[in-house]
Amino acid sequence: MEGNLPQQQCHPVTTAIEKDDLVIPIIDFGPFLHGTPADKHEVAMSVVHAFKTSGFLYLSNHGVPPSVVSHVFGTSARFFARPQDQKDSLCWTTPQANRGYVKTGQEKLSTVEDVDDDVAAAAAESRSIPDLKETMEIGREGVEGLPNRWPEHLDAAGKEFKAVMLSFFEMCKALHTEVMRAIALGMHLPEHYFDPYVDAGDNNLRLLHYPAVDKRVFRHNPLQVRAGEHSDYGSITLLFQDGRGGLQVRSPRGTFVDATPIADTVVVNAGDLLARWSNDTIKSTRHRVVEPPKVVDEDEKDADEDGSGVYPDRYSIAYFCNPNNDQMIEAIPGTYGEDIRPLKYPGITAGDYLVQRLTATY
Ligand SMILES: O=C(O)CCC(=O)C(=O)O
Ligand SMILES: [Fe+2]
Repeated sequence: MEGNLPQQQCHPVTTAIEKDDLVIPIIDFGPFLHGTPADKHEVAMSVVHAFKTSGFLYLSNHGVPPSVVSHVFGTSARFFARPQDQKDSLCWTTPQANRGYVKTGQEKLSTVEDVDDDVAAAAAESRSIPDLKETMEIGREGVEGLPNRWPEHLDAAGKEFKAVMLSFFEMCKALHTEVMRAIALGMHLPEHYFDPYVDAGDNNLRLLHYPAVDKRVFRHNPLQVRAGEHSDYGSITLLFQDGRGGLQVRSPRGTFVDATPIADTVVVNAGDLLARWSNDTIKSTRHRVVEPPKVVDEDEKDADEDGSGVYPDRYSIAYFCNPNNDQMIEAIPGTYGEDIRPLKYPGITAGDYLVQRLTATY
């Protein structure tokens, strides 16, 4: 009897989100990091399946300890609590550097590329409304001429900030490498195929703070969001969210579906450069951050009904991973060919691609 069942192809995964044809799994990454070759293979197949279908997944047992993540969140919150003039003194300057503090309204996330007319129209309209967020961008340390904008000269907490973020940057870099190994195996390539493409760590750690906001702001302006609809640019993004909620992912039906926070997981999504690299076999899915979903909590309900109340601050941490700046990105072997699909894009260096995209955004 059992012998007639199709063989299990994928590592057993739990479905975290399933709505409007959008399915986002939770994948236990432990067996990839510590398991047998067969375990690794199963996880790798699940990872690639998720990237090819929704473009999003949650990873559990990803190797970044929860205590570290919570310390980074605390350090981030203390940074954003600094006086505005201190933060302004560390401001972001150019797309080439992409380092420093970005105050509310500076980044225009909603872009109008590659989407149908309705989406483009909505994006264009919402472009005039600034995102309700501030960010701190941290790039690879030690790149000549592109210093990070550390607050280390300000005080002891500024020095601590630098140490905490540098160490977290390296942990996330290691996780990026492992996820790329899973992608390699899942695409029938040697496990270390992407290592030379990502070993420089030309990544970007973005701390995000969405300030507390009066609920009426959203009620009075239906187009107001915390972060406008967009896709990410690079290979993959590792997204750590607090428990507030508000992240939404665009479904194949065009609706936005809540990507509910799940404790101790990291949300991983594919970016535009990985989609291009995979000859569009992997999806870079659009997403946004809106007001937190309605809670059924009685106190909240009362506050809602008389029109008062605020949504509390939300913090998140996005680690945008990229191939090495100088790497030529050409379609991954096995993603094109006469009998499969035509090659869609010419080669481009990762650095040129990202600067082009960032230039259009700021
Ligand atoms: O804050 C979040 O949850 C998402 C942020 C995001 O998508 C981005 O900064 O690209
Ligand atoms: Fe994003």
